Amino acid sequence: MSSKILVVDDDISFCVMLKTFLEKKGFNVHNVFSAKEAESILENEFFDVVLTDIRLPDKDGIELLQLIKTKSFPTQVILMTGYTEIKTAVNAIKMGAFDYVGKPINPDEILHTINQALSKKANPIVTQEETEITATPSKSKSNAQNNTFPFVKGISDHSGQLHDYIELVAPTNMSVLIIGDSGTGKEYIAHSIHVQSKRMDKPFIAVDCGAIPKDLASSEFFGHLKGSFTGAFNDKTGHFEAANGGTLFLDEVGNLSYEVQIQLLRALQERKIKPVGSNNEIAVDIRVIAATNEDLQEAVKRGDFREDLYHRLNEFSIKAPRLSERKNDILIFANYFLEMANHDLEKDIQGFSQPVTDLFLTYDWPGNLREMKNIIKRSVLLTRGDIVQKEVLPQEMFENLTQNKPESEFQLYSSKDEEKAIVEALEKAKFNKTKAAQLLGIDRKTLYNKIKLYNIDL
Ligand SMILES: Nc1ncnc2c1ncn2[C@@H]1O[C@H](COP(=O)(O)OP(=O)(O)OP(=O)(O)O)[C@@H](O)[C@H]1O
Repeated sequence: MSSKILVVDDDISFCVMLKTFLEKKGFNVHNVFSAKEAESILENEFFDVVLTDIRLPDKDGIELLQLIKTKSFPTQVILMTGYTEIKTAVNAIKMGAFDYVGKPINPDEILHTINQALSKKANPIVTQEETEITATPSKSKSNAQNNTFPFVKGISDHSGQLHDYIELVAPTNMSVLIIGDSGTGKEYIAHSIHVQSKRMDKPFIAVDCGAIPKDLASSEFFGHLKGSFTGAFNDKTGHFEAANGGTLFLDEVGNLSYEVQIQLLRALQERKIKPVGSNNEIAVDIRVIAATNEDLQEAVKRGDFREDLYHRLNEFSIKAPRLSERKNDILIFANYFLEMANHDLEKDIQGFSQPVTDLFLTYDWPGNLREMKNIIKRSVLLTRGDIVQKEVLPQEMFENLTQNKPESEFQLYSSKDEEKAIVEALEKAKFNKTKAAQLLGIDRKTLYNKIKLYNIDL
């Protein structure tokens, strides 16, 4: 029999999308839009997993979690949360939630978390001592999984400049345009700016402009009133209002239609929005960060992107470097993604063989950090021993080697440089290994192994 999932979220279109996706994967899904509805259905029906937003119109998801746990239902609870609610979500894990996933929701990620939840029996409320042990790995796993944090900084010159720019612009209210190829970490950069800004306690709302159908764009950005068009069954809060006080991240901004560009520009200039079907204007205070992987200046020249909007979005621009330009960061990221994959897949792979390391440094990484993350996860899954070997890497990697190896960083890179990076990080962290590991983007255990491997004197 298929497992039963209850989705609790007041965003109806999101619920419908998730239901369709999960039903295709063979689950039996029921949607409700408030905590009250959830409570009443839970009185009469059993669900294997409850997937609830932390913020609900009547109560919050935490109260729903408490109800489920105090009634000792063997139901697993997964929370859906915005970046600013991570602390609450971690506390929720201490109260017995299985895990949390960050918004915007990635369907594959949620599917993976649901499958993990189903494979484990639900816990009753855990005690404080147990919490210390169980909550920590879950937290870091979720952070890694959700692409929230930690943010790996890297040690290459490109990274140094990138982080100087982030630190410089973060405390201001300037709009930022992040330009970079797909998978270079543009959303990560945007989020990093947000958490270093005065708006950090307010929402960070990420919108994939390429995924918004033209007809629904006004309602998605500005919200709508119930009954304002066919299918508007309830009032909907738009992204501008949801991000009020915080940051609105417009990913793939070049994909917006010309009409929507006009509406956006108006909203940004006037700092007011009007939901579809409403006569009332709502004042909004948002900072905009936009990202693009196409040349927007070219799009302006072609007449596809409005010049006035371009200038409004581009008060400050940041270039997200390609992974192949950050040779000195490659192994730092590789180790970080290895840890993530170990957590995720409950494995304990120790590292990469020398040929794999060499290949990582010569490969062009056309899909950048995202490609590396996926390749490493797949390799960890396929690895039977302690070390990732060349045989588990995808064939394309051997066909797409960098043609012209840059002379600078890459040729210097060897295990000697890794040793140097470790020593530098240790010195910078005044030999505090936890801090040094954080600087390097690896965990303490990996750092200990490497200190042993290179025989570093402490
Ligand atoms: N600094 C970082 N530290 C750790 N992981 C990172 C970092 N930057 C990016 N990643 C990882 O790389 C993946 C791709 O990053 P992200 O989604 O931010 O890229 P993007 O440039 O916005 O991609 P797209 O152009 O496809 O929208 C993320 O899932 C994340 O796991």
